[in-house]
Amino acid sequence: MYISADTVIQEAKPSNRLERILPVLECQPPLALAPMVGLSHSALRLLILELGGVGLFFSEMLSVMRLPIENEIVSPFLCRTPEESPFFYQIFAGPNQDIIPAVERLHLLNAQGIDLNLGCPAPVLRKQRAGAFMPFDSVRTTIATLRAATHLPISAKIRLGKTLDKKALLAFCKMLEDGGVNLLTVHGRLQGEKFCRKPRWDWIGKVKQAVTIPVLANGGIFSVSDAKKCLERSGADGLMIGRGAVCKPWLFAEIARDVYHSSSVPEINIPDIYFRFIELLQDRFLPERRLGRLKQFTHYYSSNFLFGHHLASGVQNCRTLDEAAETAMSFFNKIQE
Ligand SMILES: Cc1cc2nc3c(=O)[nH]c(=O)nc-3n(C[C@H](O)[C@H](O)[C@H](O)COP(=O)(O)O)c2cc1C
Repeated sequence: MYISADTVIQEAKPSNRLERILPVLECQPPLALAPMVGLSHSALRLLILELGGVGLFFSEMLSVMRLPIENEIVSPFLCRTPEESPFFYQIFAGPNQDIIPAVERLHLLNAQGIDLNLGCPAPVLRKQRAGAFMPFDSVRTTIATLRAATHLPISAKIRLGKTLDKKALLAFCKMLEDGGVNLLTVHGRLQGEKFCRKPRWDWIGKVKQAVTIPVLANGGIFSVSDAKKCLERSGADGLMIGRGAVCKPWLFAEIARDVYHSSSVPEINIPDIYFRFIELLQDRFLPERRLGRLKQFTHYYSSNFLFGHHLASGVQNCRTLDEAAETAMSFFNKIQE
């Protein structure tokens, strides 16, 4: 999948055109790690990179108000190594929030793209009228401001809308495309739908047919078979995977091998991968930032075991990272007995 910067050339302000080197991202294989608060951080990205198969990263959502003042050396939201590329930072903004300082910061952070969160229905976004709650006209204005402020590819991540309404959904997507968005990710659920509901991959297909920019399909991909079905039903250009990649950080490698014939899968040892993740947390984060992230990861990773809830609750009750590692070790020893 190529995320072309052609549209950027047409849309950028004339004064900026010549000064900017326009990047053309080659995202191969077209498999992206989803933005997930508390999960899509440097340690998980490095773990996934070691296992292979991933083509594109998205940060967890970042407030445009906080971004300019975050310290990228210690901030768990911003810290990132050069290998974690290509990399889109995801931002969210309310209608009256100034996005320019955040965009300038992302240029300094060597972003390869900027993603606007237009799909998240979390209460914290409702208050700010951001994410899924951003009014149509504010979305249009924000995209225009973003387009004028950056030479980088812009992507948008959406859900299917408040209700199933094909006309409204396609009008929204066309507005994004016409406004200069270069890549669209569609999470195949309605705004109010919980994750337990099956995603509507066929509805992602309706969007794919209506726009000319690349579309990533998102939602409910936990296996190679899910990936194949989703691609078949949506006709999408690629996939964005969230929880499935936390449960199985090697899932990208499996999909890359079986669908895109572009990668091999290393030997998978589930306990070793868990301890490698702990090492990466230690490498990447300040001590006080590690345990919470391990607990969140374990919540999903424990699904690899029949009695994984013992691992999840055991780690949940730990007060230190060492205690959590010991708890995990005794769980792994027990299941091997
Ligand atoms: C813990 C968690 C945090 C999330 N945070 C974000 C976020 O910051 N931005 C966003 O656009 N979506 C966020 N999402 C939604 C995911 O990006 C994705 O759309 C959703 O999980 C469905 O994909 P999946 O079935 O592959 O997990 C989050 C999901 C989870 C489970």
